[in-house]
Amino acid sequence: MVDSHQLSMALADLAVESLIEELSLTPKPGLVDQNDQGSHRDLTYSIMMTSAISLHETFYQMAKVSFSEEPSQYLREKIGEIGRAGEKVMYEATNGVNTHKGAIWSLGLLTAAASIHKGQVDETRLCFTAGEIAKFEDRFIPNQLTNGIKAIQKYKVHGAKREAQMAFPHIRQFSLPILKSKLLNGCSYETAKIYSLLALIANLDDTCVLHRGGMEGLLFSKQYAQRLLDAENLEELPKMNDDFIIRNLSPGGSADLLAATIYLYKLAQLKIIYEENNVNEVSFK
Ligand SMILES: CC(C)(COP(=O)(O)OP(=O)(O)OC[C@H]1O[C@@H](n2cnc3c(N)ncnc32)[C@H](O)[C@@H]1O)[C@@H](O)C(=O)NCCC(=O)NCCS
Ligand SMILES: Nc1ncnc2c1ncn2[C@@H]1O[C@H](COP(=O)(O)OP(=O)(O)OP(=O)(O)O)[C@@H](O)[C@H]1O
Repeated sequence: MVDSHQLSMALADLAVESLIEELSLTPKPGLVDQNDQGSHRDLTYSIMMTSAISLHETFYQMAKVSFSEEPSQYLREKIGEIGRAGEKVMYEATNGVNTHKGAIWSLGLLTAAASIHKGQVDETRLCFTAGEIAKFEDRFIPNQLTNGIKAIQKYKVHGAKREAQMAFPHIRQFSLPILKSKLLNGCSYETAKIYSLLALIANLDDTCVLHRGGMEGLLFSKQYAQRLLDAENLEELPKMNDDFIIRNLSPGGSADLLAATIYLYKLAQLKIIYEENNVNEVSFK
C-alpha cells in the first residue's frame, strides 16, 4: 500500500521544486529570472521564491484529498477550496502580488491526478485525469472578471481553464516532447528547458500576453519564439528579453506550463520503493 502522507509530501516537494526550476531558469523573455524582473515592476526573484515555497502546504493538501478519490465534482470543489486558500497564502507571502495563480491551478490539478494514480508516471494519463477533474463545475468560484476572462472574451481564445479541461494539449504536443528530444540529442537540462519554454511561447494563446499586449503582442511573441526555435539560436535570448520588456510582454501562462512540464518530467524519476507491500521510501533519483 502506498502511504498517502509520504506520497503527498513527495508530490508537494516536486511541485515546489518545479516552480523553483522555472523561476531560476535564466534568461527568460519578459519573465522574472535570476538576471532581472522581466516586464514586471512589482515582482522580484526573491518574492517569487518566497511564493513558491509558501505553496508547499497547498500542493500537499491537494494530493492528500485526492489520494483515495476519482475525478468528481466533490474533488473539483475540494481542490478549488484548497487552491483559493493557497492563493490567499500566496498573496500574504507576496504582499498582494499575483506570483503563481496560474501555477496553483495547473500544478494543483496535476498533483491531484498524480495522487489519484498513486504516483505512477504516465504523463499522458496524468494530463487526462487532471483534465477530467477540471471539467467538473466548481460552484464556489468567485464571480470575478479576471484579466484572463477579459482576454478570453475579447480575443475568443481558450485560456488556463480550457487548457486544463483539454488535458494540457500544449504540454503533451509541444513542451514535453521537445524537452525530451533535446535531452536525447545531447542538450543540457537547462538548454532543453529553454527550448521547451520557447515551444510554449510559440504556440500558446497566453492570456497574460494578450492582457498586456493585445493580439499584436501575442503574434509578436509567438513569431519571435518560433524564429529562435527554427534557427536553434539561443544567443538571441537576451535581446528577446529586451524586446519583450520594451513592449511590456510577459508570457506568464507559458511559464506556468513550463513548471508543469518540469513536474511531469521529474515525476518520471520519482522512485517508489515497495517492501512487503509497504512503501518504505519515496525518493527522487
Ligand atoms: C482557471 C484559473 C487559472 C483562473 O484563470 P482566469 O482565466 O480567470 O485568469 P487569471 O488572469 O486570473 O489567471 C490566469 C493564469 O493562468 C495562466 N495562463 C494564461 N494563459 C494560459 C493558457 N493559455 N494556458 C494555461 N495557463 C495560462 C497565467 O499565468 C495566468 O496568471 C484559476 O485560478 C481559477 O479558477 N481561479 C478561480 C479561483 C479558484 O477557484 N482558485 C482555485 C483553483 S484550484
Ligand atoms: N517567472 C515568472 N515571471 C513572471 N510571471 C510568472 C513567472 N512564472 C509564472 N508566472 C505567471 O504569470 C502570472 C503573472 O502575470 P501577470 O502579472 O501578467 O498577471 P496579472 O496579475 O493577471 O496581470 P497584471 O500584473 O498585468 O495586472 C502569474 O499568475 C504566474 O502564474
